[in-house]
Amino acid sequence: MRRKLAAGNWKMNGLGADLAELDRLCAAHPAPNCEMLICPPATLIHRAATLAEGTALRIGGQDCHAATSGAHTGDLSAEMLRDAGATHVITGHSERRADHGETDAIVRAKTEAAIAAGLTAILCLGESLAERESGRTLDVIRAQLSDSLPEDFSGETLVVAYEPVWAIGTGKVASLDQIAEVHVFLRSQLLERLGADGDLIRLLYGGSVKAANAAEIFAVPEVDGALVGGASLTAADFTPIVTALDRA
Ligand SMILES: O=C(CO)COP(=O)(O)O
Repeated sequence: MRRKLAAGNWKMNGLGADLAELDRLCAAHPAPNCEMLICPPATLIHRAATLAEGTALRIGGQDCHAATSGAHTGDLSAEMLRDAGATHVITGHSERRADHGETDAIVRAKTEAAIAAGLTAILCLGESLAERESGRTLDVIRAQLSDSLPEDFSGETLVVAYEPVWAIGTGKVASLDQIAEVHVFLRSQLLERLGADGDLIRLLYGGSVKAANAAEIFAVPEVDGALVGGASLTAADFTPIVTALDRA
């Protein structure tokens, strides 16, 4: 049975004062059925993890370097994130692919490093608008998945997040049919690769998820939760999403 996951990606948002949102989130969900995760900026990971101790909230990073240590100014290793209190890390987010030229090979190396450090990797993939409009969505997803999946992974160490680039931060949500098509396809690819264990990998949808559309998205086949950007920044916005997932 896959445990549902409500994950928030704060991106480059959040100062110390915003940790109060996490207190509110923990108070609103003392014992959720789903797993609840916030990935704040790296500067807040340690404080967020300390605050979340003894609660149902888990804290994750938004990126990690593929190497364990070394001359990589400004970068953070997966082990450092874990040392700061993170349990998860996002890899291959489309903003990192676009802003930092991350290729599938780089994403794969980062995902492997995350798992080796004992973190659960949330591997992101998704097509651009041009790719969708030219009918190449499933080809793009197939290639991203096969080229960025690590060598060794399980339902404990890997989550896959489908985030169509054109639906991120745009207010444009993929239709329920579009979400279903890609999630069912991802599941079939994972079953092909892992056999029955492919059923243990959780699949998240990300892209303009909010309180108003969460319940219908969570009812889509093979959707095990969401990776939420803007609507994860405040407890007021994220709480109804966690509640919707708990009820799904
Ligand atoms: O990129 C996302 C989560 O990683 C989605 O962002 P929004 O929910 O703001 O569209």
